[in-house]
Amino acid sequence: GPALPRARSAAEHDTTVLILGGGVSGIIAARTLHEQGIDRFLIVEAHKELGGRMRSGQFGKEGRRSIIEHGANWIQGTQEGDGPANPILTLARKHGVKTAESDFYTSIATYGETGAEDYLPVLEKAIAVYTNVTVLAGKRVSTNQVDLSARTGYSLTGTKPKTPQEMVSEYYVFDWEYAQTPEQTSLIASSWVNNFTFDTDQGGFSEDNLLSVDQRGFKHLIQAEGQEFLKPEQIMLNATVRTIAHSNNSVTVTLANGTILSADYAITTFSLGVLQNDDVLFEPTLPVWKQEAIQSVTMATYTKIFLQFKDKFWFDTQFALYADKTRGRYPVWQGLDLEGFLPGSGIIFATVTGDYAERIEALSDAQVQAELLEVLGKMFPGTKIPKPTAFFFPRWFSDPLFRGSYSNWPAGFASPSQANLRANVGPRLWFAGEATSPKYFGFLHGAYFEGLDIGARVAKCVNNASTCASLPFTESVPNGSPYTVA
Ligand SMILES: Cc1cc2nc3c(=O)[nH]c(=O)nc-3n(C[C@H](O)[C@H](O)[C@H](O)COP(=O)(O)OP(=O)(O)OC[C@H]3O[C@@H](n4cnc5c(N)ncnc54)[C@H](O)[C@@H]3O)c2cc1C
Repeated sequence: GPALPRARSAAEHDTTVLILGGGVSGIIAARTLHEQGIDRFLIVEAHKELGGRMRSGQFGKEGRRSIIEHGANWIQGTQEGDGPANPILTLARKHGVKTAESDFYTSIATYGETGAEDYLPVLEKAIAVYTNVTVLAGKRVSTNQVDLSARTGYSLTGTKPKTPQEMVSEYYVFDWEYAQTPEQTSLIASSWVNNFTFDTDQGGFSEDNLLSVDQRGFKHLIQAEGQEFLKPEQIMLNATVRTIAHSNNSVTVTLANGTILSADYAITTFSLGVLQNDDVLFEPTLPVWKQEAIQSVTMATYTKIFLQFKDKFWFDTQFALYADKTRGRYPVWQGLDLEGFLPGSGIIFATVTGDYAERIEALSDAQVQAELLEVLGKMFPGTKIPKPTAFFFPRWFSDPLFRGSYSNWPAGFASPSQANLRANVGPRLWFAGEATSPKYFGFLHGAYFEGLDIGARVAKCVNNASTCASLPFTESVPNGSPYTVA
């Protein structure tokens, strides 16, 4: 690389690129540097292993344990014919990850507060209505109209869910994906990310979803990919970053244990939640345009709550809905004790999102377990619900390495804000991760493409200063038209 002044005698480690965070984005950024002939990089990761939000763990009573996914679980959008493939699918195939087809809309049972009841027609209507909402969003993009909330979009297409059955059906199609309510979500951004992933007419991969049931964990695909090129000296685990100082010439990172690392460039891949909560401090503080972009997006929470029982007493479908009077109260259930999934495991899990997910993180495990057993009692009124043999849920929202599960745009989405979230700050400090992805934020493939693109940009800077270019940013994001009073 270009010769740079090195005033970094205090640094214990000196490298060309510091990759901060060892999730999908960090590992793919590292691979991109490696492919460009740059092997002087160091991945700095707080956890004991690589993978980030691809995190799995043992679950179940002794002698009857399975690996379950605390975080990402699906390849969302796969491939249609020889159209574009989701790169996560490509990695899963390459590393032989075991998956099962997830039939969101065809393998589903429906329940209410008094047991099984058939409201599949209501669900079908919710699916059709959501398509109308995304079409409305697409029109607004092509005519350059202001963003609205997805709730406004629903209302304008003539839908106002009122009954528990209508609410849970809408929840399943909407909140279960974005991890927040339509009120909390941008109409344009949510439709955008949906279309680019699932709609082949918009360049999306496919409508299909594959669920990892691999007993090495879904993370195997990214860990195995890393193993193909990473050398031990390029990885620093159990290393928590506290401060990132940067100048026109270099970056200096200080770890929680006092270790100082220095480099020509840094790529931070920490979650939006980490950046929002000052878990990592920047010196000098980030410019106002960057702070505004970071604080303009929401870190949403998606929480899976796992139960294991001695005997299976529930549905034989992959999914079940539970319609409660309170919208978002333990609405979606998944059975894993199924052929092709984890047969014989005795595992079932519920998902909650958004504010409800934050709410349960503040409760004790015993309280949450009691609530779930009460709901199961309502879903299966003829069954005496036994005590589970195991119970667990991850607390993503309170975890200082994540502070939620993935990003979601509130109403008022503006492309310059998105560009600002992604832009480098000064010549040395770069940003990647699911949240910075313009087309696929929230998804594994978003994290992947950001690692690829930002890695390639930094590689240019390292290899040939004349091809090194900053990403565009807007100092002050303006309103579309001037505000007028009276
Ligand atoms: C519950 C849940 C379900 C999901 N389901 C899906 C799904 O089914 N399909 C899908 O496509 N996507 C899903 N996602 C989203 C997907 O997991 C993410 O988009 C993706 O993993 C993000 O990768 P990343 O590299 O951007 O960030 P991360 O994976 O968060 O990587 C960043 C790394 O930085 C580390 N770190 C944080 N702070 C510090 C610090 N101070 N010092 C050092 N290291 C630090 C973290 O430990 C982490 O390893 C889900 C996410 C969650 C949480």
